[in-house]
Amino acid sequence: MSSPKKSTTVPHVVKEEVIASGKWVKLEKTTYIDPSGNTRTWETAKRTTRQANTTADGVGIIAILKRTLHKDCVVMVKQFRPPMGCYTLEFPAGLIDDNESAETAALRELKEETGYKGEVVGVTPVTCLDPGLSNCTTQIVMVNINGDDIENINPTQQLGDGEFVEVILLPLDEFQLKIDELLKKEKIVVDSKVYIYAMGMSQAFFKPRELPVLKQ
Ligand SMILES: Nc1nc(=O)[nH]c2c1ncn2[C@H]1C[C@H](O)[C@@H](COP(=O)(O)OP(=O)(O)O)O1
Repeated sequence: MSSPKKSTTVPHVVKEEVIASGKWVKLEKTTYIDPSGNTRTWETAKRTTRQANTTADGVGIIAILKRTLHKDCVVMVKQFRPPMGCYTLEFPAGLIDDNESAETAALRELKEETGYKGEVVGVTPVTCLDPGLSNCTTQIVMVNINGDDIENINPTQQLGDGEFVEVILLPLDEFQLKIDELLKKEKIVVDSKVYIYAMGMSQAFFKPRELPVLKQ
């Protein structure tokens, strides 16, 4: 097996030219120097809405609804997504406003899309979403919801014009199974962040006695 060519150059972008621009999205030609020192180009999609004073384009919210005598549930949203041409199953999410922190944006978007009032318990660093296509970034915010709180008994969404969001509660301890059942029943595409979280949860709930070596 041949060893990979040693890189001698720090790759970097040298030029960004706008090819086409709309209200929300633009297409750019990115000229960059690759690790071998060669000049190359890339087609890059960017949001036009990115603010100078925000950390990421948007937030995704992993919101856990905790209620007495109920299983903990993940608060999910189902909506028709025009770029996909179908319904999707996603975490609640939205763009961060100018001068807004990820935490504040998460609680605002959660309230708007689901009606629930939550409390932030964690936040990720800035993460990329589809780096081969776009510079879009998100921060995932972990939120707990006290479902026994009077404000969360009958949550009321605050949806804007053109927003149609269905809230779906899925039990955390059977998250992957419930998603799989939903996908079998309906023509719906699940967000990759959601499914990866579900697989992680399945591993976390994995019972040691299910190890083949321990089965009788
Ligand atoms: N790419 C987009 N095209 C549009 O025509 N409109 C768009 C795009 N991205 C966002 N929006 C609009 C739709 C909403 O009115 C606002 C805010 O969206 P937000 O709720 O923050 O984010 P999502 O839930 O991820 O749509 O922007």
